[in-house]
Amino acid sequence: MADADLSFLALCALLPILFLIFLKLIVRPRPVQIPIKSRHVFITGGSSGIGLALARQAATEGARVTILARSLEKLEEAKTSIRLSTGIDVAIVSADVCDFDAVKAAVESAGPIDVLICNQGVFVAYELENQEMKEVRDMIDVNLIGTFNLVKAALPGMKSRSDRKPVSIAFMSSQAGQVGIYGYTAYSASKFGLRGLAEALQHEVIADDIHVSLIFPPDTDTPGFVEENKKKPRLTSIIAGSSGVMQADEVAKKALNGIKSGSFFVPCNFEGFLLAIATAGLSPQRSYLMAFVEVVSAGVLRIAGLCFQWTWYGSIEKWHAQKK
Ligand SMILES: NC(=O)C1=CN([C@@H]2O[C@H](COP(=O)(O)OP(=O)(O)OC[C@H]3O[C@@H](n4cnc5c(N)ncnc54)[C@H](OP(=O)(O)O)[C@@H]3O)[C@@H](O)[C@H]2O)C=CC1
Ligand SMILES: CCCCCCCCCCCCCCCC(=O)[C@@H](N)CO
Repeated sequence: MADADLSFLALCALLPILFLIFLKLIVRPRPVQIPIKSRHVFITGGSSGIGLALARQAATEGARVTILARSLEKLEEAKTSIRLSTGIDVAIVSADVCDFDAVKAAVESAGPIDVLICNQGVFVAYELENQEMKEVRDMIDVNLIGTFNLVKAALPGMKSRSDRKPVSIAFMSSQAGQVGIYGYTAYSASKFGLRGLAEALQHEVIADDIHVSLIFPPDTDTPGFVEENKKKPRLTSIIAGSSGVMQADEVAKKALNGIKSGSFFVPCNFEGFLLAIATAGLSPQRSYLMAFVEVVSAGVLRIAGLCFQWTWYGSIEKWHAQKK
């Protein structure tokens, strides 16, 4: 009897170990490290908020940094603020990401890129019924089409680079790019679009040692967020509040670490970690440990997701009841 118990215990211990070994053998793409020291990091939307924090962080870590945005004045201000806080000079380039020719010229003037961070973004939260089609188009154009323009412009140079070290293309999504949220129809659509782009692009560029990352911040205290809050529907704030508010510097740190470790999904807080597992789907996964966590917690996290929807629909129902 004792022998049977022992062999049962041994089997219980062996199965997860065998499963981990199996995952280690099959996870793709293979693990990678992407150094940024002395390499060229090109950050769009780098004159404000998360982009500015990323530029400062990358410069501090020894990268050569270029930031792109439209307003030259804001770019100059960002450059000065980075110089004052770090003593390092970043390069600036003005272009609208919606204009392919301007983006191509900007990318060419900046020189070969090792890490492209497509971070520019616009967001105006409204119920679709109250949102102008111009705002809808703007979010799709800047957040999604603008990102296509950047990748199309930068890819040839990244593929033909002379040093054969691994390079990265990173996209700034949002937790609203993992789950649709009240007030974010257009914004969520633009950010969900980035996921399709990222997954398909990773298939296409893996042979060139180019690694794609998708970053998913929660609400983050930035000039854009302050502007958004002036007219955001109350329900949007309540639902997004499930994940709290982060500082731009914290998001930048998580984002850069995710990029350097070649992670495909880069969550920024604990709720983001849960969301990444709950929405893993068929996304690429380099880490066998994360793959293991995804498999064993899938059922429980589906239940957690259903509970979140239950509370969100509760808030929506309450809101409508009060309005009547
Ligand atoms: N703040 C938040 O709560 C969250 C933000 N995000 C995402 O993070 C990214 C950065 O957000 P955040 O730092 O808050 O934004 P900010 O509004 O603070 O900064 C936006 C940056 O993008 C630039 N930009 C905007 N439109 C264009 C354009 N057409 N061409 C080139 N550059 C442009 C702006 O410069 P200029 O206007 O001069 O062009 C600015 O540098 C966005 O993609 C956003 O969706 C994700 C989750 C949460
Ligand atoms: C299964 C486990 C679930 C875990 C919790 C889920 C919490 C979801 C909260 C979503 C928050 C969305 C914020 C969008 C921020 C943003 O992008 C805007 N500020 C515009 O920039």
